[in-house]
Amino acid sequence: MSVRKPPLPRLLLNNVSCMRNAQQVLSNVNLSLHDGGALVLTGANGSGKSTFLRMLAGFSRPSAGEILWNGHDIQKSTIFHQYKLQLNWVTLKDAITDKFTVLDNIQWFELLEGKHGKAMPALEVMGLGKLAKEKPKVLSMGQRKRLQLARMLAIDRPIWLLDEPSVALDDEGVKLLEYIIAEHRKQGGIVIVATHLPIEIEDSMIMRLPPRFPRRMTFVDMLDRMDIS
Ligand SMILES: Nc1ncnc2c1ncn2[C@@H]1O[C@H](COP(=O)(O)OP(=O)(O)OP(=O)(O)O)[C@@H](O)[C@H]1O
Repeated sequence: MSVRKPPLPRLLLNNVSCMRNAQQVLSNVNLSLHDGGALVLTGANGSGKSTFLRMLAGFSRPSAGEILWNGHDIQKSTIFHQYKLQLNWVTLKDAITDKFTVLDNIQWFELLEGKHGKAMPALEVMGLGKLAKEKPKVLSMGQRKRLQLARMLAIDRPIWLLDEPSVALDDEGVKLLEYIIAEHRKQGGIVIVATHLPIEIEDSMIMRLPPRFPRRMTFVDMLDRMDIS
């Protein structure tokens, strides 16, 4: 009888730690995510939620441990180039330009990706269809957030890293966000959300990061950083 190996997790964090500003922010995180999986990161201000997402996006390197995508370390440059094309990162900085129309703000990114045709349907889903030809300066904060989410839908990458995605959204907007997350997961997508606001994501893992209290760096910390043993 042949025994089938369980599939590799799409994303695996092995004992990952991360420093920021010379201080330990994340310690020994172990986590695995398969296709269709979801993780919700919660915790007080400054506990490290954004740092966690930055690390997954490759903007901060783990100070210890490894992040594996399909079993490969994302720090290797050949892997990182492929891995970053899997990511869609939504942050509080919306990267929306007022020079373009609402529609062009999505189509420009579609063009960069060599994709087309999903911008208008994505705007419709997010309730912005009637504003497609307007300039973003007429949008409210919540509508700008909807535009960001519409762009994420149109670009259509498998791993979503969402930093406070429901900020500025009204109740209907939050429901839409929950809906697009659920649909994305049905297609096998992975969603990681950092938030301090309530969000309903079925069968998601929840990781509550402990509060952090910044302190001055000591001489021992400096030696630690220099890895002198
Ligand atoms: N730009 C930065 N440069 C250096 N250190 C930073 C920077 N941003 C945050 N930090 C440090 O990293 C720690 C974790 O911050 P992070 O932004 O990851 O927390 P967070 O949980 O996302 O907070 P919030 O809920 O306020 O968004 C902070 O306590 C701070 O000390």
